[in-house]
Amino acid sequence: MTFVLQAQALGKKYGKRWALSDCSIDIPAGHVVGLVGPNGAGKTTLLKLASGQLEPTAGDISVLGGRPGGTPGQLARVGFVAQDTPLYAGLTIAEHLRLGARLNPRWDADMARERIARLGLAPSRRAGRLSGGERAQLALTLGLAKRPELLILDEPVASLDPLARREFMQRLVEATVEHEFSVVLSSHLISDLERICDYVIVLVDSRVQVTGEVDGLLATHYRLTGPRRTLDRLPSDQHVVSAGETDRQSTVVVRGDAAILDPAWTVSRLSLEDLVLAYMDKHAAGNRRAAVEVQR
Ligand SMILES: Nc1ncnc2c1ncn2[C@@H]1O[C@H](COP(=O)(O)OP(=O)(O)OP(=O)(O)O)[C@@H](O)[C@H]1O
Repeated sequence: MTFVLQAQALGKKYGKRWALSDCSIDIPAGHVVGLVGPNGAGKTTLLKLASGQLEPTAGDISVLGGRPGGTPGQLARVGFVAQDTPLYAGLTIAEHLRLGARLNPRWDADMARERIARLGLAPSRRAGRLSGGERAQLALTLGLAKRPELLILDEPVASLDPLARREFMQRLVEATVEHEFSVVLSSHLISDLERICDYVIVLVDSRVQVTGEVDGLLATHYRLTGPRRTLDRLPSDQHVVSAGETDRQSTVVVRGDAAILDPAWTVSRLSLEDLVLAYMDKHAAGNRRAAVEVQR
């Protein structure tokens, strides 16, 4: 199997603080991977390690089988679009495309030109005068025209309105289908990721909480609701992800392969958003500890 990203006990420290700890992941090629987590979770740090802009403090990372940014050849295989869509405000779109052609050995000039035309952007317009959505599309075009095997996008839609976000995501998916490359993109907007990602990494407090193919994760996570204090009746092969209680009712998100046969529980499926929130919710983490106590 070809992996686009492999990390083993990867960690990054800024000063005394770990921004990313003990991160071990194996991401197969051919996926659109959503990297999701709250502010400060370590998403940008992981993406910068993957693009060779940062060196690990601990552990190992390899991208497309090589050291990130290790050689010019390796750099050419990975596209990176940073969080703040870095463009040169004084340069026109056409000048950005010329610069891209000069800097990237696999540059696809036709694709870049066609994409800009399809977006209805005049090549003579300066980047500094474009709207947030147009800037994001130009930055995406530069990333795509590099013809990378892996495209890394750090919060590419953060500044866009819902329509522009949808259009951006649609065009990204179209490009992955047309040119067959892998994508890792971070976002806070789970509903956007839900539409296009088939693989997810949930990062909270500098640690990977869960990772895997979306279909597989949704097939093994359930929400259970039942009368209060029934947590001790969960089968031991169910891992409690989060648990909450009201006066009358307990709600638990569990991970497990075995069917829940206990009629005290009503079992329902989760959306990706439910699943991610269950792992992200700090209160849930507190409750999880409490729930584990109850089970002992
Ligand atoms: N250059 C730096 N120097 C010191 N601390 C940093 C630096 N960059 C990031 N950090 C810290 O590392 C942690 C992880 O930051 P990172 O930017 O990776 O998180 P993030 O998940 O991308 O956050 P956001 O969603 O807000 O962009 C945060 O606590 C942040 O303050």
